[in-house]
Amino acid sequence: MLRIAVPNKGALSEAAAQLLAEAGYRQRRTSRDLVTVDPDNDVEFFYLRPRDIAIYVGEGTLDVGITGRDLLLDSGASAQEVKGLGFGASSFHFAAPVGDLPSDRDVAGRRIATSYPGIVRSWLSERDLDAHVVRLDGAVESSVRLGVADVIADVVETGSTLRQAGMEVVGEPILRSEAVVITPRDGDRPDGYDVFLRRLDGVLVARSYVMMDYDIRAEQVEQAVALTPGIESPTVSPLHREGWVAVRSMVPRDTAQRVMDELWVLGARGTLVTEIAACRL
Ligand SMILES: Nc1ncnc2c1ncn2[C@@H]1O[C@H](COP(=O)(O)OP(=O)(O)OP(=O)(O)O)[C@@H](O)[C@H]1O
Ligand SMILES: O=P(O)(O)OC[C@H]1O[C@H](OP(=O)(O)OP(=O)(O)O)[C@H](O)[C@@H]1O
Ligand SMILES: [Mg+2]
Repeated sequence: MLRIAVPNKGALSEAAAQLLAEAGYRQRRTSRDLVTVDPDNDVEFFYLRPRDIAIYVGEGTLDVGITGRDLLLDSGASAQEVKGLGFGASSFHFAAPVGDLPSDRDVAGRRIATSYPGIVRSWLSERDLDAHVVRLDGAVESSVRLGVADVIADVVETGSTLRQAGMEVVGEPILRSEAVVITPRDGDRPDGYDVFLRRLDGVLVARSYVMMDYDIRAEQVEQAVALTPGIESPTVSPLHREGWVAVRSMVPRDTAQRVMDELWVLGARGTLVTEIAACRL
């Protein structure tokens, strides 16, 4: 049975459960359930703190996990990222009270508060810099005002927490993160692993593409399919109306409106866009 670690709370848990449900897996009934067995798919889900997931997977106790890239790197666990999942996006930054710190290298010699000491220490040692790292569990933005640190290194999503604290990011992002699938660094692929990844891929593709259908004069079809090349190749079928064809193709969701505008100019009519519920490519 494939053993999979899933975030039990926090920023990643809801989206992870949603992804797994869309991939056809049974999910826990209440947020207090620790384990869910899905016998139909021969999979067992363990609901764990996202910060701990890389540890379990790195030890090989669990076969696969969903966690944040930043949490994986911070843990130093012997686990590897195999796939980005496109949710839980954030960046990790140094920040200081507005106007306090000209550049990120000026963190040298200061007290840096963070919940991610592993990432901060690696950043410092890669640059041969030294600083005092103060590990805090959360609400890191308050640490400077309260006098335990001069600078922070923290997750920034919208930036509103920093603004509220009168702080600004300093330098380039230390790291860009999102939710990722992780596996042990060494070891064989367990039974069911390939199917699991294929199912997740199916959901991610279904989310990022739409299905587009339109009718166009046969003379224009080459120009039209250049706009909608699909993933393999578009389907072109004859229409009852003489000289016209119907085209069906997958189109990246975020380009769909622009593609429809361009197809209209080419003379396409009856363009319909529909959701893809699931797919295997
Ligand atoms: N606004 C956000 N705040 C915190 N983490 C976020 C945010 N957006 C995305 N993430 C990502 O979520 C993961 C952290 O999840 P985690 O559950 O540990 O934090 P949390 O949501 O702050 O929960 P808690 O503070 O209750 O521990 C990291 O990978 C982080 O990059
Ligand atoms: O850029 P923003 O959209 O404001 O989001 C980033 C903030 O959200 C998280 O805190 P969280 O709410 O998890 O509280 P915590 O610090 O207690 O973990 C994170 O640690 C930042 O403080
Ligand atoms: Mg938090």
